[in-house]
Amino acid sequence: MRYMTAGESHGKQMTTIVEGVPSNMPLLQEDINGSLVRRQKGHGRGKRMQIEKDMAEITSGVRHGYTLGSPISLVIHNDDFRHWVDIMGEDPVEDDKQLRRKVSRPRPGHADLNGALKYGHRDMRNVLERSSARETAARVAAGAVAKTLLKQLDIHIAGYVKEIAGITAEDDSSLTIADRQRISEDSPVRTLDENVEQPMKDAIDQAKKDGDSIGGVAEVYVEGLPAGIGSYVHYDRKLDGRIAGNVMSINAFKGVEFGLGFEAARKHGSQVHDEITWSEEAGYYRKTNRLGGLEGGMSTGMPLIIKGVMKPIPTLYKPLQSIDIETKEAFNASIERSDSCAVPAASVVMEHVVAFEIAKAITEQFPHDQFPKLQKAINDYREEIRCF
Ligand SMILES: Cc1cc2nc3c(=O)[nH]c(=O)nc-3n(C[C@H](O)[C@H](O)[C@H](O)COP(=O)(O)O)c2cc1C
Ligand SMILES: C=C(O[C@@H]1CC(C(=O)O)=C[C@@H](OP(=O)(O)O)[C@H]1O)C(=O)O
Repeated sequence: MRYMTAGESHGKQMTTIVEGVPSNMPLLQEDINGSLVRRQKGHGRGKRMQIEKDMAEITSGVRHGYTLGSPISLVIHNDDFRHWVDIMGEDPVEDDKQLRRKVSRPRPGHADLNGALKYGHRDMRNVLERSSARETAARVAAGAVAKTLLKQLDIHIAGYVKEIAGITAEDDSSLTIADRQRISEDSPVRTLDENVEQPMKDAIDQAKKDGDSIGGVAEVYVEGLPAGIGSYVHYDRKLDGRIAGNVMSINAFKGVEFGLGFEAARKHGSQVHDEITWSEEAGYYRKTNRLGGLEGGMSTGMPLIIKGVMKPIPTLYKPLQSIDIETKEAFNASIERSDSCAVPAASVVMEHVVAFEIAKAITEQFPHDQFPKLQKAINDYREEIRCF
C-alpha cells in the first residue's frame, strides 16, 4: 500500500490517492469522515477550524461499498478557498497586485525560509501553502482507509493526548483498548485522565492569552497485532524504524518513543526487557510490556505503545524576531490567525499515520489481491504462532 497527497492549504481541495488496498473490502465514506471530524476537534485550535467542515468524497476505487482493488481517490474541499480565490486561483495576476501580496517575512520554526531558499520562491506563500498542516487532513483520510482494513483484521488503534506543556496524564496501564478509543473519540482535549484535562485546557488558554503557543506528547496504542510483523532481516523493513520515520514526518513532531522510550537509557536490563511466558490458550506472551510491543524490528504480539513529541506551534501572536527577505531588515513577525496548541488534533493524525504504516507492513507480508484472502491468511498465521 502507498499513498500520495496533493493540495494547498487555501487552494480548492486536498486530494489523496491510496493504492494497494485489496479488493472486496467493505469501505464507506462515513468510515473516513468520522476520522476527519475527530482531527478538527480539540482545545487550542484557531479560527480556521470554524470555517472548515472536513468531509471526504470517494471519487474512485470503491463501488457499492466495496473496494475494487484499483486506486482509491479521496477529495476534501477547502471551504476557506472562497475567501482566497483571487490569491490562490490559477489565473495570472498583474505584477503590482502580486507584489503587494507577497509574503516576505519568514516565521521562525516554520518552513518559510528554508522552503524559499530551496525552491527560489521570493513569495513565501508558495511555501507556506503546502507546508501547512492542512495536509494532515489528507493523511488522515488515507489512514482512515488503513484503519478500516485493520479493524476488519481485528487490529484496533487509538490516539490521545498524553501530555501538554509538562502536564502529564496519570498512569493508564489498566485501560482497555475500548476505553482508549472512547476517550480519543469523545473528549475535546482527549486525555486519559479527566483530572488533568482542565489544567491542560487552562495552560492552552493561558498560552493563547500570552500570544504564545505550547506543544506536548501524543500517544498511540495498537492492540491485536500478531507477533512477527515487520522484519529483523533488512533495516528498511524494521517496523519500529518505519513507524518512527512516519511519526517524525508529521508537522511539528520532533521525537518518537516506544514503551519506556528514553527512560530505558537510565535503567538496567532487568528493568527494561519483558520476560517471555506461555499458555495453551494464548501461546507466547509477556507479563510486562516495557518495550512497547516491539523487539528486533518486529511486533511481539503485545500492544504497541508509541509516543510522539510535538513542539509548540511556530506562528506566534507574540512576535519573534526575523528578517524580511526583501528589505533584509529585522522585524517582529505579526500574524492574523493560528492554532495555539494542536496536540489533540495531532494525536488523531499520529493514530492515522501509524495505522497506515502497519496496514502497509501487513499487506507486504501477506500479499493478497483480495481482502477475504488476506483475512484468512492473518487468521491462519495467528493460529500457527499460537501453536508454535
Ligand atoms: C494539526 C496541526 C496543526 C498545526 N497548526 C499550526 C498553526 O496553526 N500554525 C503554525 O504555525 N503551525 C501549525 N502547525 C505546525 C506546522 O505545520 C509545522 O511546525 C511546520 O510545518 C514546520 O514543520 P516542522 O515543525 O516539522 O519543522 C500545526 C501542526 C499540526 C500537526
Ligand atoms: C488548516 C489546518 O491547520 C492549519 C495549519 C497551519 C500550519 O501552518 O501548519 C496553519 C493554520 O492555517 P491558517 O493559516 O489557514 O489558519 C492552521 O489552521 C488544518 O489542520 O486543517
